[in-house]
Amino acid sequence: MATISATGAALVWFRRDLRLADNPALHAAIETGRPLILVFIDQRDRALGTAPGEAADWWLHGSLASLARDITAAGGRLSLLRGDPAELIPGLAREHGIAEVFWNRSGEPGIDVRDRTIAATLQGSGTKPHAFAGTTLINPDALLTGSGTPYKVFGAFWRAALRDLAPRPSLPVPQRLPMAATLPAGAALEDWRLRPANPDWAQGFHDRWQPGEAGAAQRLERFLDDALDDYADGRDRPDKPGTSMLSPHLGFGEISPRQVWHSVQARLAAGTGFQAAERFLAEIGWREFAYYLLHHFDDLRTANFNRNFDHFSWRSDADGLAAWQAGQTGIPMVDAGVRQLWATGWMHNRVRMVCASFLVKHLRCDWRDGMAWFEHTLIDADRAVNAASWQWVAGSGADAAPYFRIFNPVRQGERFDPEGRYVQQWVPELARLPLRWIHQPWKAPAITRQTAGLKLGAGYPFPVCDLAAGRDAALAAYKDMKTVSSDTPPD
Ligand SMILES: Cc1cc2nc3c(=O)[nH]c(=O)nc-3n(C[C@H](O)[C@H](O)[C@H](O)COP(=O)(O)OP(=O)(O)OC[C@H]3O[C@@H](n4cnc5c(N)ncnc54)[C@H](O)[C@@H]3O)c2cc1C
Repeated sequence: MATISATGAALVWFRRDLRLADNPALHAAIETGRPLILVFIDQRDRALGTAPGEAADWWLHGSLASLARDITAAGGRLSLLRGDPAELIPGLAREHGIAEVFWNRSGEPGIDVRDRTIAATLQGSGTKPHAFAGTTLINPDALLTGSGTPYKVFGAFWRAALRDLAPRPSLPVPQRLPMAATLPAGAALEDWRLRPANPDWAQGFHDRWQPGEAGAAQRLERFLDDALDDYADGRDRPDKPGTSMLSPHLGFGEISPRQVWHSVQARLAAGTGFQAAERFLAEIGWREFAYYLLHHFDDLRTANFNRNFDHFSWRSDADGLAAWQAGQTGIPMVDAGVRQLWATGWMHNRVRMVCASFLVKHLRCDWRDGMAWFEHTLIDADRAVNAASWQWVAGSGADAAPYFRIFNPVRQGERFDPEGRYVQQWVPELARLPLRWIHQPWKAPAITRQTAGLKLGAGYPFPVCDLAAGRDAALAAYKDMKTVSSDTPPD
């Protein structure tokens, strides 16, 4: 391990920025010329919501293992600590004579407030804190409408953002990490038991994912080579590998949105289809918009963005929610999506919309229940994007899909899984049904079901709700909400 002898170490606090390349905090710490202390703190704070779900924990293990390897290869060492950063960071500063502390901001209001308190404590005891932007491309406080208020509509937000968006070049990977002579002891990653054992329900994750910076870079290159040109259409086909699958890598900060931005620009300069690239960058824009919304409306995760929805009559349907969570609703596209989630920790965006819409509209379960379940099961669970997306589908969000536009999961299946391959893969009970019935097996003639070896109610469930009746009930509830909310005087 390389060490240098200057007094006063620089501490780099890794968080959801588990990368060496384009890491502003790490870069600035190295620039000081001070010996380094590199730590990751597992905080598990349920009040702040920083305890990841079990699928995200699986990813965290791989991501930390990869980062630790890369750090070791550059002559350094990553110390793994567990506890409250508000106590640990000032404690480390005292014990190790730390002169400066560096981190990248999370982009989450609650965490940023906590971090400002830590910064004040450090400053009070003579240690300099430095926080950098690294999670998003856009500074949310610098992008406001002409009247100085936050944007609430994505199109206007993204157009305004693109006018001035000129991300600096990505920062290089440091070649050497000169470490302080004494480092915090830290835990062994295996002792944290972040991966499941007995049973290892994450077996399906191993073949599909490579957490870490190298895996992120490979995923991006593969997408740019194989799928970007066709992204505008391919992105809607869950039966094909048409999207980047970068979400967990971006979520854990193994790649920065700036690196993605510059890689796409390089392809554009080399003549790759402009429309496809523009479409793809707009999805990165939706991620930015989610962080922007959470920054300006810090109750986005708990309260309806559109307060009229405070009067909506959500149903308490424990059985419906349980069937949805188990992939046993009897609606093939919904069940395929949830089972893909169980098996791989990820679900295709089109299917996320179909599944979420079914839960909040046909079953009329509260979007917060769906959001919580996704947070528990997704490897890419992202507190800003998940909340903004659920509110978008529910109709209660900023620039949301209108509530009265209710996805019909059968039509969605026929349109976006036209050969039935996605359903066949994840709902094997239906694999032998003719294509005509695969998205609505309950309508297949009894003889057809029998020939396909399908016994509804035994092998695969009857639908938990009648789609037409569920739709009508949702529209009626929406109408009631509008009546009530226009009757209710503002607070
Ligand atoms: C109900 C619901 C919940 C969701 N929860 C999450 C979540 O917890 N974490 C998460 O990362 N994404 C979430 N999404 C957004 C989206 O489904 C995923 O980002 C996308 O499926 C990831 O696949 P990809 O990387 O192949 O996407 P690509 O199509 O390749 O897009 C590239 C990147 O853009 C961003 N992105 C893409 N679509 C969206 C979107 N609609 N909103 C915001 N950012 C987007 C992601 O960072 C993604 O990795 C949710 C969507 C819905 C409808």
